[in-house]
Amino acid sequence: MNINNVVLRRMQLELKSPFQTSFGTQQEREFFIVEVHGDEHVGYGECVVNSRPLYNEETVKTAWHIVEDFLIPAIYDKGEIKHPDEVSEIFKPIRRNNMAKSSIEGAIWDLYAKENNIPLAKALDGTKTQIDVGVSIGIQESLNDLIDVVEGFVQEGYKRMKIKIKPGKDVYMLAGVRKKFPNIEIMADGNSAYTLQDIDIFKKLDELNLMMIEQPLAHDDIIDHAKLQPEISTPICLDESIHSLEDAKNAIELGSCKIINIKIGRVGGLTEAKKVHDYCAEKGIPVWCGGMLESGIGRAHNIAITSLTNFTLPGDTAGSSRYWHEDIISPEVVVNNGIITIPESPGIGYEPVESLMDKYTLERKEFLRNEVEI
Ligand SMILES: O=C(O)CCC(=O)C1=CC=C[C@@H](O)[C@@H]1C(=O)O
Ligand SMILES: [Mg+2]
Repeated sequence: MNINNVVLRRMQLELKSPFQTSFGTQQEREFFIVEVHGDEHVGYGECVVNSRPLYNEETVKTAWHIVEDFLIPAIYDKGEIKHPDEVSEIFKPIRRNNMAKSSIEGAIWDLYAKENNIPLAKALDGTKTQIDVGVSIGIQESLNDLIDVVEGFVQEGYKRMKIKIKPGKDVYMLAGVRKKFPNIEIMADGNSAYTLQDIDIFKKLDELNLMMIEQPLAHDDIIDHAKLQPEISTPICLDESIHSLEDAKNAIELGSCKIINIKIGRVGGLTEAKKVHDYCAEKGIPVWCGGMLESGIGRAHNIAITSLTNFTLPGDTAGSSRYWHEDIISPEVVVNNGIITIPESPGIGYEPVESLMDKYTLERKEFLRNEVEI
């Protein structure tokens, strides 16, 4: 692959409705897109980072800085890249900054798949043709509001409801939803808002037949999760704690979780995500693909990785219309009865629409190969 130019676009989309988690409420989604221009094709990646360092330590500004000042020069310095698996090796000397790394690595995977005229899912060795889809529901003001939102998504056919919780908005809300919908798949996401002192809350949640409880304890913890897991029969799923294959190995070894949420950006890219997937498959740990309120471009990468066999649980890859009045890709991501059909066209399989990309771009910068200092 010859990479001749890299273009960064800082963009902002407005969510249809505010998204509330234990760390705040979001109405706008600021992010950036990376385009890598080859000889004939353009590969697209999304930096799924947030404006504020609340989910992880990166922000749109820090990630842009890392991509501009370190990652693009490192790619140009390498010369020709034959396979996208090389990218994580090139980035290895640079510590963490996983969402920054993942944005450019994802674009290179897309370019690779396009140059080889195969879907990204196939380039990743994915074999599924359809994937099951769940939806992530932010914290609602009241139980009635939550029941209404869940009802809407049940009607749309989503395969599982992930409900965000925080202290004061947990057992009562989930018990109410369970009572109203005795037979649907429900899970909770604590986004690190609890400690082991909250064991009584977990014991009560344990009675609600939940698929799993996601990241109940600290964002950087695997020790306390390992203490909590034997106390409840509901599987714990780790999200924030897993940044690499190494983290996944340690958590599984310690018994900190029975399920892992793989977010491509959080683990630093598709190559590492595949490694985490493969290791979990070997150990009998099911995985699913988490979302970061992506635009269609990031969503397309999530859909592609979910085609791998051990993504056995529905992911957060909801349809474009769940988030946006208009997405930036064509066609938009459509969910039918809780199922997305993996696209068969080369690369990510959804075409970014130039006019919509321009409409939502706040800042655009080009980095031509022969103009970047390496
Ligand atoms: O993209 C989606 O639909 C998933 C949204 C979601 O649950 C999350 C998005 C961003 C940060 C977190 O709050 C979070 C999560 O923890 O999985
Ligand atoms: Mg989560």
